[in-house]
Amino acid sequence: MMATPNPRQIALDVLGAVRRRDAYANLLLPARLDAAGPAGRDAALATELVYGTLRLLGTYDAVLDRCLPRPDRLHPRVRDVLRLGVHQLLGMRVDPHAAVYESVELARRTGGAVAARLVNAVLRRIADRDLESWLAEVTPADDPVAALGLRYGHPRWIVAAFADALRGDLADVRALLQANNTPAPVHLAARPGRCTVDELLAAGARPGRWAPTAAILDAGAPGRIAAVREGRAGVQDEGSQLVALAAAAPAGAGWWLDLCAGPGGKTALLAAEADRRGARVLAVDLRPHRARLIPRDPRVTVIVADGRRPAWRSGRVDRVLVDVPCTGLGALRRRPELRWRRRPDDVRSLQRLQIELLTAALDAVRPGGLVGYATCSPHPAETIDVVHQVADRVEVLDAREAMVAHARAVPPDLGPGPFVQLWPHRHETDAMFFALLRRR
Ligand SMILES: C[S@@+](CC[C@H](N)C(=O)[O-])C[C@H]1O[C@@H](n2cnc3c(N)ncnc32)[C@H](O)[C@@H]1O
Repeated sequence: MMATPNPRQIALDVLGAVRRRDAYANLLLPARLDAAGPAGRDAALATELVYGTLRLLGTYDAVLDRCLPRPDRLHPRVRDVLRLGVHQLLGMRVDPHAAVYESVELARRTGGAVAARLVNAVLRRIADRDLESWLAEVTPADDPVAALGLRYGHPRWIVAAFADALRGDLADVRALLQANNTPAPVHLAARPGRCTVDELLAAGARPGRWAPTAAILDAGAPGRIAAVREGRAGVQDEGSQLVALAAAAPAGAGWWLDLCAGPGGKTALLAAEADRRGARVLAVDLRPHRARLIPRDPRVTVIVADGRRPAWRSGRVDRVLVDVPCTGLGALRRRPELRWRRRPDDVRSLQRLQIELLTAALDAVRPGGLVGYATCSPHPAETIDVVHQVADRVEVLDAREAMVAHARAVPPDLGPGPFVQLWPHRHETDAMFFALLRRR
């Protein structure tokens, strides 16, 4: 008889892969669960262990470092066992005896008797107090930004960037961090002319809130829906759908350029709008494997190219969408480990690339034509600071008008303009930023 897969062992393996080879938990865990076969409560336990531990990783490490004699000497795999144990003790309602016992057994299989003894001693010490008491111990005095980060499991520099974007309103930041820790349902986009939202509703989804193309799938794999399997609908956050639709409005016929197009979620919506207006789309991506994922469409020409070295004549296209590579800090709901993987240095190097790509987009568009600049990060260095770099070349339009023109319902609290910043805690979308610029 095959042994029943142990959810704690699966969680430990996934944490190890995330740490060692930068695996994405949201891709690896479902694959492991499918392959290993636990279902129901065991699958739910493995999922909570992985996502819950990854979200609060920095906080759990701070607690562990208080309890370890030599934190720097700890084997990384044993640290993972301890992190899972701390999450069961401080973040879940697992009986402390069971949490310690199961962790010690995991440690024994991972690192032998020495590891088991260490895990036993450390977790017993941690089990003596609750999360509030440990937070009080590890939180620096007079640093409300760090305190929010420790309570909701975000690095301090990221909380500071969110606070900047939210004008220093820490109650708002708290709501955002909580939303980032709330699992997001799968959002689907019905590709106009190929699928309707009604077809997705009939397959078990519910309507999206804002985009006329959106449906939300609360349970089950999207691949079980025929329209998704056939490429007539795609998995795409509703905020991304709003951005793609806003980038197409109001555009004329001629060529539209999608400068960072792979894997093509926005291209597919642009193509449908282009079809209505007799326009064509040139979809560009630097990476061949990303370009290959762009859905085939008679209106779309796909090329692999560096958007900064144009393969097209400058000043000719009617419209450009530049959905730049970014830190992804707007999608932390869907990628719990990303907050610990990103570094402040990433922001600086990505900002350089973002400015170059936005400049190339402006070179490509005809005078008077429009460029939509989008990022899935609300970090001001990747949003308004980038747009300010090209301020002398553009007239900044009110992006809220373009977004509202295509929305099924008008999203509230789009901010003072002229840019749009969507937020998980306000709109239940990823934190997409969108600016609409007219080349002078
Ligand atoms: C945020 S993703 C785009 C997502 C896409 N618009 C969608 O909706 O599916 C950014 C893309 O930019 C591409 N990229 C990075 N550097 C680039 C460059 N110099 N030129 C063109 N594409 C680039 C990446 O390969 C990545 O696919």
